[in-house]
Amino acid sequence: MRSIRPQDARIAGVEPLITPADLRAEIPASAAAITTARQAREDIRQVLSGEDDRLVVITGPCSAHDPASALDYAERLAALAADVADHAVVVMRVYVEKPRTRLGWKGLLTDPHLDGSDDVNSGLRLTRGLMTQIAGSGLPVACEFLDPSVPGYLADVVSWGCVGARTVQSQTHRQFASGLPMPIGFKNATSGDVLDAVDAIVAASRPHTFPSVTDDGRVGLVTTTGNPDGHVVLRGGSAGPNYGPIDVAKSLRLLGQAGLEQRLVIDASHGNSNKDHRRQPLVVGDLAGRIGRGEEGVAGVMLESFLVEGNQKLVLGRSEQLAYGQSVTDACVDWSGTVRLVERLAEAVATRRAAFHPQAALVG
Ligand SMILES: O=C[C@H](O)[C@H](O)COP(=O)(O)O
Ligand SMILES: C=C(OP(=O)(O)O)C(=O)O
Repeated sequence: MRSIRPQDARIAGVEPLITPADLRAEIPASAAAITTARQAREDIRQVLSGEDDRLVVITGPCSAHDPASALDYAERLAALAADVADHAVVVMRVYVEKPRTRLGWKGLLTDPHLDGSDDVNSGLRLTRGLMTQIAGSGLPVACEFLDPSVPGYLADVVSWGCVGARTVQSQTHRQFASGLPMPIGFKNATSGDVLDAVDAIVAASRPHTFPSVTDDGRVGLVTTTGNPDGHVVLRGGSAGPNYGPIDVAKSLRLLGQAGLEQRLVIDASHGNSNKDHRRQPLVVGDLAGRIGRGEEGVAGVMLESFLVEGNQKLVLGRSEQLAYGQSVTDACVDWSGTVRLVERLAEAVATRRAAFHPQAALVG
């Protein structure tokens, strides 16, 4: 019998993984994709700093489980984004890594065949193909970065990144965020604690040195310069929603006390809608009214949206039974609802501009 090394007692197997450099060579980003990613990062930065009075709107499925429906959504969203471009910087959620509360399908990148086979090499190819195509069409891409070795495969085409509620306290995530080239939203913790996100922004804004995987798939000691574009994403939590004016003011105060820009993004889904997609329009309606009346501090809004409303249960290995364009993770608003919500947010910016910056409203 082959002897097992003591450190491998619970390792069932190790397979080769494509390197970031090889994946980029295999699926290169077009010049258009790189330009889209860069331009949108800059637009988002300017909205976050208040130099640009538009709203960032991050919308798309809870998880992109099927490239065809994600591309269908992207094509519709690109047209909507162009319609509202004077008032909103629209970015598509192309979420391929799903953090689970306990267990569940972990996203297209990990399990692209939706059958539990966890063919990560194919997942990376599918994901990069999808993201390069969407960014190449002119629509900026957003995603959550979950596994610390993944950003190297995708970061060149991503305009907005997120560290989620389940990892916001993680030093590992704060460290890699400090070296990413795009603005990073840090969600409040699932408990509702916003200080965790503020701590993460401060930590990620500084340089760090840490072991990591290099572009050619080796290990290396990476030193970052710090990411100055971290910001809070309020997503509600176990204590309830936190999109209301009192919670927002409290969070802005925390940011001010830490010497940070007092502007943030609000996620209309998750704990802010108690994971009930039918509540997202209520959240957006409330925010739009407040933005139109000149409430300060809200720089962006996130929606969970897909082609068909609600969600459906994924049975691993039975993906042929899935309805087209409906979420297999959290419930989403449907496409027509999405159009209404994005337009409502754009109108709120127009109302605010007309009331508080009438000269800009004439130009816009
Ligand atoms: O956004 C998606 C989910 O809320 C997150 O991945 C957690 O999902 P779960 O609680 O169903 O595991
Ligand atoms: C997992 C997500 O969010 P959160 O970290 O807020 O639960 C998400 O946005 O897909």
